[in-house]
Amino acid sequence: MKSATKFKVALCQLAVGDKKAVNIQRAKAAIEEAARNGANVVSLPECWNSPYATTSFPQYAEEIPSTAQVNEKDHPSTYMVLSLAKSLGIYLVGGSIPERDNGKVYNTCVVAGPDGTLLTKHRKVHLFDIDVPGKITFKESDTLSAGNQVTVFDTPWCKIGVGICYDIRFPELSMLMKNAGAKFLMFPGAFNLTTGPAHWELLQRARAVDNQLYVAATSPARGPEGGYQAWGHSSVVSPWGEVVATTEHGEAIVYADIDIENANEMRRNIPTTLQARKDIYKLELV
Ligand SMILES: NC(=O)CC(=O)C(=O)O
Repeated sequence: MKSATKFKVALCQLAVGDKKAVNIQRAKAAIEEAARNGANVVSLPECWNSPYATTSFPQYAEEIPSTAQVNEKDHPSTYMVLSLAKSLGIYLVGGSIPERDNGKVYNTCVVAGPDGTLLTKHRKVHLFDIDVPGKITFKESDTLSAGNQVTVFDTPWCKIGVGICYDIRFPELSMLMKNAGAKFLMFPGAFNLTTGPAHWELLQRARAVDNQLYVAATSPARGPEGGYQAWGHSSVVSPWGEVVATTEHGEAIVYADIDIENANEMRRNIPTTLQARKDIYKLELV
């Protein structure tokens, strides 16, 4: 562990196939490599145990019970995330997996602490329902239900907020995470070949600058022909809006040294939070 404001983050850009057990083993190997290379906080991509397809979500879904109830047979993905976080002593932002609960399926990120407890989970709040004619049509709501919570968790260095993919397009959610104290936002995500080149980096830089914090987004690697084609380009953006680490579309682990003092300095130097005109507008949680 580094100083009070400094730590290393690793984003695992994983190839994802149709065999869940293989996906779990591949994720495990990448997390182990990231920890060996000194990462304190490791992230997996959106939908790392299942193909990103509405028909696959119900098929690959697992329940995500509380820490004490998690077992390898019924909850293999969450079991791997919790047990590895513990054996490696890291914070693990477990990308997302399809979660089954009470007859519904959610797109859910499990966050594990270094003691192996499930610190929190984030259910994708904004479902990816879009239609760009001739380019991409996707309707998560065909098989998924939306979450309804803002998710922020504590680490020794700062509070970290979690959103999933399409959540990054809604500035209010990031602002609420910032208002809850976050200085780092992590978005497992899987943009595509239409929206990726246009918006992936732009949205990360926008959320970083307008909230004066670090942003990281972790994508799957580009998949085989025929399935959903992820944009890749997992990256970390500083509070100043600079891309401090990134990659192309193949399998990779992206590392960045984070210093939360950079967010503090940005907030002191350009004090937009203090200057916000709360007398004419305000953001509130309903
Ligand atoms: N896959 C998503 O949730 C979002 C996405 O690809 C986009 O917003 O573009």
